[in-house]
Amino acid sequence: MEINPTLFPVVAALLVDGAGRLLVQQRPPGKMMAGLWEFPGGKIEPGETPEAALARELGEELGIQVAVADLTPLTFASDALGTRHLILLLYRCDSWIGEPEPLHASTIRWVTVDDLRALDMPPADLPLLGAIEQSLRHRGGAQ
Ligand SMILES: Nc1nc2c([nH]c(=O)n2[C@H]2C[C@H](O)[C@@H](COP(=O)(O)OP(=O)(O)OP(=O)(O)O)O2)c(=O)[nH]1
Repeated sequence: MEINPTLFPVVAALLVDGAGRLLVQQRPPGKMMAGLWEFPGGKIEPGETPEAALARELGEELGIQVAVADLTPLTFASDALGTRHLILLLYRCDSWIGEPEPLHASTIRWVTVDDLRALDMPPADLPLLGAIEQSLRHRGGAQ
């Protein structure tokens, strides 16, 4: 099967803490979409499964250890991004080892869904908010 070269698959995590808050990180200066708030994650390397890529990115970006089995598919976004087309796969994760630190981001924040709506996020993330809200209602989380 031929792969569509314009597709840009990215994985990201909705980390939910014991109080039901969500982790967001701010993209650093000099990067595309600098200053916007996003979910931690990144590109899938050749040969990686999406889940392995996300566990790796969470280690690199936040210094936490996540088991692939603790990543549950939540929803996805599909949006034009420059000349490519972003497919953003969002996983929920309620369990990890370590204290998240902003190793790549300018800063990280724990927020509620309402806080999230007030933050500037990449355009692809905005349609994710409804499914995030629903997931928190069903499985626990701050509203
Ligand atoms: N991690 C993450 N990326 C997102 C979100 N929303 C969104 O549009 N993106 C985009 C921004 C980037 O183009 C891409 C993520 O890839 P990345 O963070 O590894 O890429 P990058 O260009 O920022 O960094 P680099 O690895 O090239 O240095 O997906 C989100 O919520 N989380």
